[in-house]
Amino acid sequence: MIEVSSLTKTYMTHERGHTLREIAANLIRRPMKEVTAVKDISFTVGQGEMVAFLGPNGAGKSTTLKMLTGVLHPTSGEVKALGLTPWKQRSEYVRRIGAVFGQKSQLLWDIPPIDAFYMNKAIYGVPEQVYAQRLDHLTTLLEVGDVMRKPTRQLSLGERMKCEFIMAMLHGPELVFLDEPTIGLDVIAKENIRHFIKDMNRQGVTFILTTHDLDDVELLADRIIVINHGEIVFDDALHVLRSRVGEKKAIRVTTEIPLPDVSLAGIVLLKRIHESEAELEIDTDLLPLKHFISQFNETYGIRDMSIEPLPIEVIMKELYAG
Ligand SMILES: Nc1ncnc2c1ncn2[C@@H]1O[C@H](COP(=O)(O)OP(=O)(O)OP(=O)(O)O)[C@@H](O)[C@H]1O
Repeated sequence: MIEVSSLTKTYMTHERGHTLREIAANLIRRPMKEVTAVKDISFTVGQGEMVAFLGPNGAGKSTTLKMLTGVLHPTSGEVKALGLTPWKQRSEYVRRIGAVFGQKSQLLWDIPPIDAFYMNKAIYGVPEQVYAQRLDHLTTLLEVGDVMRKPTRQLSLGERMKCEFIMAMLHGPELVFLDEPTIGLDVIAKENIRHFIKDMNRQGVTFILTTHDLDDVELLADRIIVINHGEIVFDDALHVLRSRVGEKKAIRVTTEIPLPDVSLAGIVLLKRIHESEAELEIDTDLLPLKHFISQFNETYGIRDMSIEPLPIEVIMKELYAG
């Protein structure tokens, strides 16, 4: 469905001086600087996949997505998506893709979403009967019967996001790009949206998801691609990433006497909750659990303890730190 080969994007920016002398010199001549946002990345995405495209701020995610959606021309490299080159065959391509940006609206502020949907129907040339069927299906799934008849500006964020999804899906896209689709939503609205995305994915729609919300990743994505400093540093399933960090566990422990700053091989303090309670990362290859428990119990007296797999946040932090 998507084939990306050796994709690179370099931006030219003006270098800004910091000292008075440099700022004065910049008035006459502004030297240019090259920023390589995406460096020679390659990957493929199959039909029906749900891929999370992750990375820290400034990693190159938006730049890649802009090239995949055809908004931006690459400096070099190739993209074939749905058999087309996005930035060359843009009008044919946009008919077959959809996009939802959590921070940008495709609806029109002063008119009800239902009118904006109708406008999209006309733009995309969706036949009346197909439109009616799709609208009925989507509005039932997302439960927006009355909501879509109110002006968009009167909708809550959760209601508006549901309508954004309908807007993006009405023309029946095969490939959908999601950028922070659950940002700012409450837990129930997040659950509704995630449920909807899963449902559409089961019906064969391919999704590329960019998000900083790692719950979205855990609950939605089959595969994650991590980009850092413009390069792909991981491309596989989340459980593979988990297994790569070895036999690490997150342990929350409450002790009978205050815990000092623990410095034992195989233990990292993740979070101190109060003087007798902390979250620790234990590398059980270095410190087997039974040794940790007996040592801790003897020294501090364990009052309560829970053992969990390492949270995805910690794994991602380690990956981002290289
Ligand atoms: N139009 C531009 N001109 C110059 N540099 C740019 C431009 N757009 C992005 N960059 C730079 O390219 C790099 C990658 O930016 P990009 O927006 O792709 O990152 P990102 O992974 O989407 O980050 P975030 O999570 O913060 O949105 C950054 O160093 C950024 O400053």
